Parts: sequence; structure tokens; C-alpha cells
Amino acid sequence: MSFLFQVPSTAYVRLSLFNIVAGIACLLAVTILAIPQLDLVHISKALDWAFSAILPNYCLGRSISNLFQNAKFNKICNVKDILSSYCLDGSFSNLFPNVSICDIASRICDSVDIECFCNLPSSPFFNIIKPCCKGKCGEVCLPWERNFLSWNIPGIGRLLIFLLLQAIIFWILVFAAEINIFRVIWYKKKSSFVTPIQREEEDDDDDVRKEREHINSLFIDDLFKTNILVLKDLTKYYDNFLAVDNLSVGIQRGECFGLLGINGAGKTTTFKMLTGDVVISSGDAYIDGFSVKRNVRKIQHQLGYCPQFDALIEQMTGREVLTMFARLRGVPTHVIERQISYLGKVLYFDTHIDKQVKNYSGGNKRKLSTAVALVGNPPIIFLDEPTTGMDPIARRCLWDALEKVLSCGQSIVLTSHSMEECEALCNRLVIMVNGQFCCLGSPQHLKNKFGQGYILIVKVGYHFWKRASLLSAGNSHHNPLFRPVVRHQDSIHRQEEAETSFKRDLAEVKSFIETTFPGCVLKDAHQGLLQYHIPDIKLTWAQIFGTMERAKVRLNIEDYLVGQTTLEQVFLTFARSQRFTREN
Ligand SMILES: Nc1ncnc2c1ncn2[C@@H]1O[C@H](COP(=O)(O)OP(=O)(O)OP(=O)(O)O)[C@@H](O)[C@H]1O
Repeated sequence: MSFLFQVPSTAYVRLSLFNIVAGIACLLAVTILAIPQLDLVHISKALDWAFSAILPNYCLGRSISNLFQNAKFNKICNVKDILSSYCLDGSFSNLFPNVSICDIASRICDSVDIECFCNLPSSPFFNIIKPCCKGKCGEVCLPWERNFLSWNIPGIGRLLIFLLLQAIIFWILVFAAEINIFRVIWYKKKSSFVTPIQREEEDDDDDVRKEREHINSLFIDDLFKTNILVLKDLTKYYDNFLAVDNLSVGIQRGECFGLLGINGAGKTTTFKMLTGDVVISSGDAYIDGFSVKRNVRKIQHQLGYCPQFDALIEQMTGREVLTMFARLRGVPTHVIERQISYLGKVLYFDTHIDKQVKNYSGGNKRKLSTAVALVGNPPIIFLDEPTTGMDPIARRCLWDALEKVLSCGQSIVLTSHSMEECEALCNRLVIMVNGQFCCLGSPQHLKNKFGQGYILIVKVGYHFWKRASLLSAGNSHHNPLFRPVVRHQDSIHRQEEAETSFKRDLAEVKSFIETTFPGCVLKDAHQGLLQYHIPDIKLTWAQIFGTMERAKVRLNIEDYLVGQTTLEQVFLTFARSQRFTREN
């Protein structure tokens, strides 16, 4: 049922409703339609067969109902009961004083059953038991079976056989789903009518293109001599929306690979495809040689996953959660305790490990989720924004822990919105925009390639404005009578003056920088803070500092900063081209 529903509460409500409808409403419908006066008995019979064949809860309800009904009618049609009720109380002898039927009947029916009476050519006793005489009772026949397991209604033999068949069929379906047969069939069927997406290769960054060519040029076995994870033209469509677009990359053993991108770039969807949570639209991914499409179970044994939102059981303690996942991963019992205390220590939440998860802070939950991903030392670990909500110390502790993991030869794929984190951990990273890789390489390579030159940040002084505001505030002490009106008008006037002056200063500084450093690009302008990228690599630090020091005296520059281009600036350059949907 987890294939049909995303939200547990929705699944619960809908399944409960379905069971009520299938179990009770169908039973009522069939029973009502079976009333002879409605003349719909044939429909009732057809529905009874149909429901019995497909609905186990109908079979169960029907069996219970039939058992009860059959027991009741068996009691009515039991010869000894009839004899005792009619003969012993004398009612029969009163009705037919000249007939010693009770004596005859009791003598006969000690040895024979009700059919004996039904076969008597005519007798008053026959009239009494007539409704029990099958085939001789016309429209007043009672439906009863001496054997309650009989195939005929109200015997429950047929229903039991259906229940058994359904158990076998549903077990086979669950087993097939477990071993992923449906997914494989789905992929096979889909690949026959999905045409691969035609890409404009020349639009790709050359590193991204080279990586794709490298992946496509080698056989899978060759790729896994060095790589642990390979994505090959991995694509995901949500209906018609292209969330992940033709990703190809190989991630090496012991490598930390970063996925950067703004909200909605497609990072989580990529993870979800790799873990088998969502179906791949086209392309494939391989972990340690196993295809996600064909061997998702094997792949799930190989990976640890820290999802974007903590998937923890609130009522369990941290230790219990880790023990559970360790057992699921097949960690030997005697090693589990050692691993848990190690993870608690390196991730610095060992003091909370015996608390219930519901009492954890947000940061500690993230640590526990990361520990869940690390338990059992899987060869590849996916971490989706693991440090969200962690304080700077905890974050650094996590980085140390991840460094240790990497040094043991395990690989990590990490998404994060912290450039600092990516620079600290990632050997290589990609920036994703609109589901595509825009650039690929080490943080330094990307900075060199996309951020050649310098970053100049200039803060234009606003002290005139500040002084004016202070002045107007100071004046207000002296003339309490006129203060409200005069102060208000004066303040507005001074603020307007200060604003004009500030705008003039800003324009002067802009014009100075743009003429002094030709080719510079204004990246950001915000509250008097101008951020330029100076691409001219021939300029020296001394030249830039000298020029700015001289300008600082002449122009209204309060402060300035010259630096190397940061990863964040490279990121921002690419992030600007992300298409914005209503959601992101
Ligand atoms: N189940 C879904 N159905 C339809 N569209 C979806 C679904 N899940 C994600 N998307 C869309 O796919 C795109 C990529 O989403 P995804 O969650 O992968 O982004 P992300 O890069 O992980 O973002 P974030 O940094 O916020 O986690 C988004 O535009 C999102 O709206």
C-alpha cells in the first residue's frame, strides 16, 4: 500500500473506508438483492461470485453470516429437534389424534435423517418439515446445508477456497513487489516507448560534457574499477515537469561529492531516484555495478541515507533507533553497541542517546539521522542537507566525523546550502540549475574557472545622512513648543538632502570603479554596498589596494574589501538562471 499512498494518515482513512465498503456494504447489497420479492436474485448471485472472487473481507463477512444462518436453519431442520418440539409437548397429537406419527417418526428417525420424511408420499409430518426438503419445497425452501463446509450456499467451502486463493495471489503480489518485478517490468515497458531526450550538447559546460563522454565511452565494469556510483543520463519527469535532466557522473571510492543548487534545483529528486523512492524516467544509476532499475534491493543494502526531513520514530530512544537500523543492516550483535557509542561520541550527541527522539532538539535529530546513515559502514552515504539546524560547533564536529568516514574509503554524496561546508568537505562538486549540472570540478577549479579575477566590495559612506538625522534628533531638545512640527519638517528636509547626496556619492563611486577597472561587472548593489567582479587577472593586489586607498580619501567610501572570488559568488552566478516555479 506504500506504493499508493504518500501520507500515512490518508492511507489509514482511505483503507478503513475501503474495508468498510468492501466488507459490510457489499454484503448488505448482496443480501438485500437476494430477497425474492425484488426479483433481483440473479444479480445478487452474480455479485456474490464477483465479490467472493476479489474481496477477502467480503469472503470473511459472508462466511460468518453464512455460518450463523446455516446453524440456525440446521437447528430448524434437525429431525430430532422437530420431533421433540412437536411430539413431546403433545401439540402434534392434539392436531392429529388418530395418527401415531410421533411414535412412527421417532422410531424411523432414530435411524434415518430428514430426507426419509421428505420422501414420504404424503404425511402431515411432511408438511411441517417441508421448508427443509430441498427440491420439494417450491418457493419456501430454507437454505441450509448439513455440512457447514459445503460448496453450496450457505456452506462456506466456496468462500474458504476463495480466501485461500486470494491469500496465495496476494502473497505472490507482495513477494513480486518485494523483489522488484513490477518496477523492472515498468522500466522495460517504458523504455520501449520513451524516446531519449535530444540534448544540445554544446550548451553544456565542457567539464560536464567531458564527464558525460567519459561515462558513455566506458563499459559499466570498467567504470566500477574506480567508481562506486555512476549516474548515466539520469532523468526524472513529474508528469510533464522535467525535474532532473540527463545527469551523468561517476563518483569515486573515498570521494565526497557535493550537489549544490537552490531550492527546487532537483537535488532531493536525484537522491530519491538513487534510493529507489521514486521511479527513474530515463537513464539509469549504478552502485557498485548494480543497476538501480533492476537491483534496487541490492543497492539499498549498499547505501546509507540521511533524508532532508528526519524520518525517525519519535517514541524510540536514539539508541533504539540506531540498534534497529544496525540490525536491519545486518551488523553483528556484538558490534552494534560499540558502533552506537562511537557514533554518539563522534557526532556529539552521546549524552542524549538514551532520550526519546521526541525530546531531541532539531540539531540533535539531524545528528541522529546522520548517525542512522553511517551505521553499519555502508560503502556509499547520501546526506541531504545534514547540517541544517546545527550550531557551528556541532557542524564542525560533523565535518570531522565525515572526514573520518572518507578516510576509511567510504564515499559521500552531500547536498548543502552552506558553501563553507562544501569547500571544507567536497573533493568535487556540481552546481545544479533546473535539474542540470551547470559546472563540475573541485571547489578551487570552479573558483578559478568561473571566478577569475577579484571581488571588490565597496561601502559608500552614509555619515552625512546619519549626521543629519542625529542633528535633527538633537535639536528637538531645545524648543519643546515648536518641536513636533519643526522637527518633523526639518527631519524630512534633511533626510531628502541626505538621500540626494548619498545617491550622488553612489553614482560617483560607481563611475570611478567602472572607469578605473574596465570590464568590471556590478554583481550586487544593496544599501550602499557595491559588489564588483574585476576579471582582469593582470592587475596586482597592490595596484587595486593603491587605487582604492587614494579613492577612499577623495570619494565618500567608508570601507572596501578586495578578495578572491568565493564559491558563493560562483554559485550565485549560476543560481540566477534557475527558472522559478510558484513553489520555489
Ligand atoms: N512529487 C512531486 N511531484 C511534482 N513535482 C515535484 C515532486 N517532488 C519535487 N517536485 C518538483 O521537482 C523540482 C525539484 O525538487 P527537489 O525536491 O528535487 O529540489 P531540491 O533541489 O532538493 O530543493 P531543496 O533544496 O528545497 O530541497 C521542484 O520544482 C519540485 O517542485
